[in-house]
Amino acid sequence: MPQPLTAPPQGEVKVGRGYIEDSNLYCRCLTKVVLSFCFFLCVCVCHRKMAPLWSVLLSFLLFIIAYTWLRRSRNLPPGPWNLPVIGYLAWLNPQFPYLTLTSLSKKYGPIYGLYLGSIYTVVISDAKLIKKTFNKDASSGRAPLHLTHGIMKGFGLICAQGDLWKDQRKFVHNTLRTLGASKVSPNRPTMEALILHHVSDLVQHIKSLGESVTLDPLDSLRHSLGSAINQMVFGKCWSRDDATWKWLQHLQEEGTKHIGVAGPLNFLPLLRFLPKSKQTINFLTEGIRDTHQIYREIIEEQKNSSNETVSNVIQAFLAEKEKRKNEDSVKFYNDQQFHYLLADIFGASLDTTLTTLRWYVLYMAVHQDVQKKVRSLLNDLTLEQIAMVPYFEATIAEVQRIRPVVPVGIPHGSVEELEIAQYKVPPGTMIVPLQWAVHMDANIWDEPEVFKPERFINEEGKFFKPEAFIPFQAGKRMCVGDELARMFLYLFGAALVKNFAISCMGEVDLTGDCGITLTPKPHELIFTSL
Ligand code: HEM
Repeated sequence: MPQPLTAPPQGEVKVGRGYIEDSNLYCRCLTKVVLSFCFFLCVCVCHRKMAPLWSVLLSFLLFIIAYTWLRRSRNLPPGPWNLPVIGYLAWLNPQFPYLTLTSLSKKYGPIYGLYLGSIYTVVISDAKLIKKTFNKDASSGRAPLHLTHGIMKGFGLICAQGDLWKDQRKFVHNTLRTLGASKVSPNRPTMEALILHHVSDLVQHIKSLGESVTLDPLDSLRHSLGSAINQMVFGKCWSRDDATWKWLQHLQEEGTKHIGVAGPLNFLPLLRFLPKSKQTINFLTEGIRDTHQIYREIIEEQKNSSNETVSNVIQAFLAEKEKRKNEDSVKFYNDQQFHYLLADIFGASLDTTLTTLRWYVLYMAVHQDVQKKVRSLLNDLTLEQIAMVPYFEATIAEVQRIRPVVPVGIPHGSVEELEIAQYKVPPGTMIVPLQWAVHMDANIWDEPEVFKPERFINEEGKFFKPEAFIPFQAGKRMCVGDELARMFLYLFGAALVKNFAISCMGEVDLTGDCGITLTPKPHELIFTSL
């Protein structure tokens, strides 16, 4: 009989100390110990024969030569100097880490290496190289972080690796197609109708607040978008004031902040013993426990529903489990995996799409000329036809380029030695696809810091996507919900521009706040009904 999964799915990934404990890591530690010993030895020897200052300088020089030689002999990518224990963390801009990493890519080129705490990290800022690297099985793991391996335990889809990831990725891909979130799905009209129901609810809600209303659209957007996602994932949605829904939203919002705060914990395992860090970890683990309890209840409701066809993710998972009951792979369909997967799909869709929509509305408010042009192009069209309007598609793409939701990218981890460009990258390395550097590369994009939707329109007037446009990343782990995300963005974005003249209240700060995602700073906009 197949056994349910109770241990982390990847045997070789040990959880608990926040990093992969493989032979390669021991090798690296050994190298550091040997180098430190040489340094100490040099200081002692020189000290006996020379003046103290000269002895220290000479020893330091010898140390640099030995370090460089060792690095070259292992054929690692170039990169900056790192301090022991903390690596390059001390120089990272805490508010905007992607800016520091981007300036390093200008200095060291499209691939460089550095240490973030104890984790060796390779940063890639060339779209072609990212795609080539992420198409290899060896880079299909997740970064060896305490968050992915320690807190999420390698379950779900976002943090999964190996066979579990392969199986669940296929399952989620097929489920999204079955539910209509794919260009080729016969059920696409059903998914469009589901989303449009919540789009119309959003429009009615804002209109009900007044002819011309000033508000931060965050709460209204989160409720309507979240309801569409709830319907798709859980087969139910809650009213605006429902306590469970309010709590789930609170958890999502705070959880994202805490994950941002937990950043250093990923790299400096010892920090986990500080009281403040313990608080953060407790918030995350208790949040996971309580959410899973809610999921248990919803799953029971779905089990009792008389629905014959699969119309949400819960039903799809239950049906798949039943289908595989005599196969070994049923081990991937245990309760723990079920709960983590539901949380992943809910979280991955809501946070990213909501943030992109918020940026979209804000950019439309700032660029009145673009907003008017979009409105005039969409006015006579039904919402189902809007995705065919190249200029509208271009405005969405330009927002995703200029304000990528994850400017540092979602890192991968190498599961075995990997060749990237002419370099050898050891297993257990974190690989960062630096979206910000790619989207802001002045060699590719003309005036990258300027909002110009036209750059996504080709000479024939059609929408086109340059290779360097990677908001969903690329390769084998590329966002599995990209088509669903586009459906959400087009339907919600178009309805807002068609129904309201959106404008700013004075100066707007477009820099944003960077936690795990880059979100707009709190802002109020004026929505005037049309
Ligand atoms: C504008 C909206 C979205 C953006 C910008 C976005 C972006 C991303 C990125 C950058 C990744 C990491 C890919 C990698 O590791 O190489 C990712 C993964 C993922 N996304 Fe999205 N996403 C969006 C919407 C969605 C939606 C609507 C879903 C719903 C199903 C979704 C589900 C996922 C999942 C499950 C993963 C993990 C895939 C894996 O590890 O194999 N995303 N997304």
